[in-house]
Amino acid sequence: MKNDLCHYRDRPLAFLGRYIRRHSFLHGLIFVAVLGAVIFSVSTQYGVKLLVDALSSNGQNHGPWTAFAVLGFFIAADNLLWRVASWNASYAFVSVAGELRSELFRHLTGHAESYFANRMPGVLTSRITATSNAAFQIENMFVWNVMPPCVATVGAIVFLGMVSLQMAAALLAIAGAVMVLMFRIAAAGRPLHHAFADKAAVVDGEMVDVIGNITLVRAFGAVEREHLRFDATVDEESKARRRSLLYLERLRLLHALIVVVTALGLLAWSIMLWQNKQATAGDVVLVCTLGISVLSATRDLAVALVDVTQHLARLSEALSTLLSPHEMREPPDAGTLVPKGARVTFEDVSFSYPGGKQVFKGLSLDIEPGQRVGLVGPSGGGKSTLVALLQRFYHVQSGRILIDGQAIDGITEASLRRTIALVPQDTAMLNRTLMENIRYGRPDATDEEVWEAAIAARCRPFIETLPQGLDTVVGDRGLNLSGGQRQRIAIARAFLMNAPLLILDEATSALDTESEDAIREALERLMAGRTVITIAHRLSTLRNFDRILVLRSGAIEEDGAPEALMQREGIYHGLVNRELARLAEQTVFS
Ligand SMILES: Nc1ncnc2c1ncn2[C@@H]1O[C@H](COP(=O)(O)OP(=O)(O)OP(=O)(O)O)[C@@H](O)[C@H]1O
Repeated sequence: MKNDLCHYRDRPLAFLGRYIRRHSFLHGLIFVAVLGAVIFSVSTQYGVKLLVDALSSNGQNHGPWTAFAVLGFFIAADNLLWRVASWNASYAFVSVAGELRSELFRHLTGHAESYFANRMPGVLTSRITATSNAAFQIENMFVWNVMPPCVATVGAIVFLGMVSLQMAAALLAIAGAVMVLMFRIAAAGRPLHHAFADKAAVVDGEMVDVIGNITLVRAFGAVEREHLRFDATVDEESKARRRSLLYLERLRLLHALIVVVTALGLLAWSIMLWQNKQATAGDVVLVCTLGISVLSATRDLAVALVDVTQHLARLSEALSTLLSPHEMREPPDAGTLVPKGARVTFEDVSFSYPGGKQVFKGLSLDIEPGQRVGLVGPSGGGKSTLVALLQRFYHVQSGRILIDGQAIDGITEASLRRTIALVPQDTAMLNRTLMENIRYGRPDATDEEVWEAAIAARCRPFIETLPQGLDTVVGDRGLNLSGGQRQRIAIARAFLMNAPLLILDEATSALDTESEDAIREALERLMAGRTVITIAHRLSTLRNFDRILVLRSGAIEEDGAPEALMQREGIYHGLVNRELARLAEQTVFS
């Protein structure tokens, strides 16, 4: 199920068919009901002809009442069958749109970090919504707007054939020619509809980007600038939408002219037949009503086909972005990682970012179980990359990364994630309750276990001051909490996970002393008995560590215990002295 959606990347109709097949019975029922409804609807007009003929033969016999009964049956069947179709459509079409949306979301979340880094979240989410809406519209348009005129045209031509074969043949030829013409013109407008779909997605993306970064926007006094930029984006979208709509209007105008000329021609023809006694009054009524309904049907059909084309364009455009293959594929025979203390080994690892420069060349490293390792070094040295590779966010080009002797490339995603607990630099939180956020580390944890983890992470003091305690909703990205509180929640989450390997990306922002102390104490407890890799921004936190790795330009320049590195007077020594000097300066000024 995971990756097979990619096959549909360039096949929007097949993609839709995948979901329609899952509800084939309901779709079949809708199809039959619409078919029947349209046939009865066309027959209604034939019933009117019967009634007119019966009435114009002076009503001597039961003719009018027979025609009434027939007409009544047609009207009832027509109306009831439509309801059968639309009732079932409320189940079938809604299910298709919902399932499709869920599976696209599932596929989207399977992409690697790099995929998201290069795309705006708003654009992606609006594409999923657009795809689901397009699928819903295509189904609706096909059943309510494409199929009925097609069936009605065939039915009308059959009935017209009863009045005059030449007239039926002429109508068939005209209706066919109009359809082909309309469709060709409609299809030629596809790039315009594509362009509109693109621009609409950009508008959504811009909005999400600005709202998501509103603090930044305000801080730099850029609100007005963003308004102007947004106006320009909306203007682009409006122009694209107008071009798309006007194209459709030109098509409709052309069609209207054809309908007027043809309907009047047919009517005049049938009146001439009536004058020559070759047609009854009922026949003239039939030609008039059927002729106009067939020609209007071709307009509805042409417009519906244009709409379907437009929706298909939107669908295919969205699928081509959303259904790109996952960058990180789990091997089919992936084994389960069974951690035994969490020894981490890098064996001759070389890595470049996709399309980027090389970060590591032949990096080798062995971290013993239970060892606490601090990664330090200048910005861009490769600390975050090393940690990202260990979490398998990217594939290495050569060499291997192993946890407890098992290469991470050959293990399941789930077992890898269970082995590694992460306390990130920017504590990410979902806009849910504290309880749910902490439980994210282990969904099956009981409320008591969540509380224990919260207490261990020194969260109790502030949770007790919150009106709803652990049931407090944290706000968008946890913004209702302070930075220090968010970090402690992240520590609680890691506690609950109880993974043998811990990755800490130390926060750069300074916290007040009380928060700092609470976090340091919580981390001390969390680190006990685990292998720890920390990206350290403040070297003071590394005093109790077993080992420091100094990374510069992707190479390990220094490797040893903190005291040993201090004595060597190398890079680490320099960094510590610089930090001490900075701290001393701060003390003087404060
Ligand atoms: N997603 C990416 N795509 C391409 N290149 C990247 C990407 N992320 C990092 N790099 C590059 O890889 C190199 C190593 O970056 P990395 O983020 O690992 O360094 P770092 O030591 O963690 O730096 P910092 O302390 O500033 O976080 C840098 O030259 C950086 O520009």
